[in-house]
Amino acid sequence: MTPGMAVENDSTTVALELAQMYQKGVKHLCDNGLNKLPFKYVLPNSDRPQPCKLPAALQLPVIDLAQLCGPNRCHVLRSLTKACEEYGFFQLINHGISSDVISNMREVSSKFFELPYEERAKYMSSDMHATVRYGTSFNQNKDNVFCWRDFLKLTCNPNNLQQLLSGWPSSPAGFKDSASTYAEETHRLFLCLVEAILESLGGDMEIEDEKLLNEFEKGSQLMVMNCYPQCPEPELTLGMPPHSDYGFLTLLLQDQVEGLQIHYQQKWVTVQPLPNSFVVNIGDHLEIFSNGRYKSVLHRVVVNAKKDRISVATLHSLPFDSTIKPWPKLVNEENPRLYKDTNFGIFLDYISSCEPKRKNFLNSRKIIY
Ligand SMILES: O=C(O)CCC(=O)C(=O)O
Ligand SMILES: [Fe+2]
Repeated sequence: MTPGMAVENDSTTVALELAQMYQKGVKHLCDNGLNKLPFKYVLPNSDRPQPCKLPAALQLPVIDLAQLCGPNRCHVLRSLTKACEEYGFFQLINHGISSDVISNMREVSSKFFELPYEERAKYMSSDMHATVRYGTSFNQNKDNVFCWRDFLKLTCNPNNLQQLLSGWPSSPAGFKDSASTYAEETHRLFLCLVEAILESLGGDMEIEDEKLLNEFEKGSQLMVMNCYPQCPEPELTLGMPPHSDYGFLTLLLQDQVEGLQIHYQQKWVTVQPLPNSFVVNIGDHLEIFSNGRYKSVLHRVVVNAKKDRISVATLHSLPFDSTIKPWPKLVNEENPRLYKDTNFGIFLDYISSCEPKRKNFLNSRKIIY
């Protein structure tokens, strides 16, 4: 072997070892000590969060669920419509989920990410269909530059939650109990919200709409626990790249550490965490269902050098095999259908075949006249 070849072999081995290490996630990387951001996470200049002096902060519209379910429903429905049309995001207060359920969920999420790597790695899978999936970045099989984020995704469809539970992590103690209670409670909350959203779009509920609500009752639900450890050079990377969520609605529980930014009036603005609230956002399926009246909005996550951040998102939609299409009552001569039928299978095929970026899946479902 010539000396040149030896050097080449050495550098190939090093590159392979690094690639394997990055696959293990950012928590693992940080636990091994780090004071510089590895090149794998460095975004091109144009994709980095701008080094602004003070990020523009946004006070999202606040929807009070207790008021929505009371005599002020009409008034709150108008605010809800405005929030969905203008922002695609709102904060939900007085949501009725007890502080115990929420603090238990927060606790098991942070404890899960603190488990030794070997324990977390038991749930690693590159199969997009896996019902329990621990991983890193946005799509670690495809991303050229990695995001500063580890996640645990759990399918928690309400109609077979008990069966799904058997595959969930048994560590930390109480994980299954706390996470399944949280899944049930967020599902209940989603149903209240979806009923209000249907009302906001189509007026009085008819028999057909009751059927739709029944479909949502046995719909699909995915829980995503996100962990964004402190980052040595946060201005060079992102916790999550700009994306829209694919479901109907996402309910997001964030902690008091800022990080979520939404694309609002052509600018990235930070969502101020509001204690005891959920951030709710419109997903691609609702954009299709509403025939474009309510749009899914791009959002991303910035990271910071001082604090770890944990968030828990639940993505809710119709059952996995349902067809998502514009609501017939919203389509007429003046408002032609703007989206093709879609379903989860089409979405999974799409994300397995190309890098999901911004709203490109939704754009692929648009009808071009
Ligand atoms: O962590 C956050 O604030 C947002 C997470 C998110 O956008 C997602 O899980 O889809
Ligand atoms: Fe998201």
